Amino acid sequence: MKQLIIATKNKGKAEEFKIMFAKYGINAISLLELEEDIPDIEETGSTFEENAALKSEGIMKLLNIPVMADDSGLMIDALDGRPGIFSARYAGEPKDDQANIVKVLKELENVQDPNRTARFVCVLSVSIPGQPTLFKKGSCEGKIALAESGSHGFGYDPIFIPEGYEQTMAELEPNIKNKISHRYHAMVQLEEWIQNLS
Ligand SMILES: O=c1[nH]c(=O)c2ncn([C@@H]3O[C@H](COP(=O)(O)OP(=O)(O)OP(=O)(O)O)[C@@H](O)[C@H]3O)c2[nH]1
Ligand SMILES: [Mg+2]
Repeated sequence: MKQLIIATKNKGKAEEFKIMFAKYGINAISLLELEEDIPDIEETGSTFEENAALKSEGIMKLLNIPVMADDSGLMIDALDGRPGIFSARYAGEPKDDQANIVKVLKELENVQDPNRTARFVCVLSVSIPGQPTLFKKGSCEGKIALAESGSHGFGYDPIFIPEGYEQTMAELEPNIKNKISHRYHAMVQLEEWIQNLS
């Protein structure tokens, strides 16, 4: 089976990539599965693209094989696009999905329905030794729920209601999330590259 290293230590992302790449006959292997201890890469960039490149290029240089990375986040209009690139650690260190949700709901306490619009954004970067890094971006429009609900997915899924649905992303079955998510929309644009992967 063909394989591709995904430069992520996020279990939720890793599971979604496993499923999405399996359709192309590719085993997507996250850093959580590697035998060697891979150091954490500091995400010091100021855009999703810069942070994705830091991850895919950093791990590509370490292993000398093709590597894909995902930098993603939630952009809330009423918060001027926050948490954005700071989504993973919005409530501070260490990374805590539940604390992040509590912080967002608190910040939106006085914001009513038509103004709770938001989108998930995902930038995928592919780094191959000797080649310039390739970028693809996807997004998923929606709004922030009044309270959290659902147990699927990860991150902010329990408070994100995708456009066209009444339930949160965490209430939807994973196979639905994987057909509408920001990650899916970025992946679709990589289809040709994925099919040519040797
Ligand atoms: O509800 C969610 N559903 C999603 O589908 C999703 N995708 C991203 N996010 C949020 O954005 C951060 C990414 O930050 P991020 O790209 O730096 O990833 P990360 O630090 O978690 O792992 P790594 O890939 O860097 O190792 C994550 O932690 C989450 O808080 C999501 N939340
Ligand atoms: Mg990260």
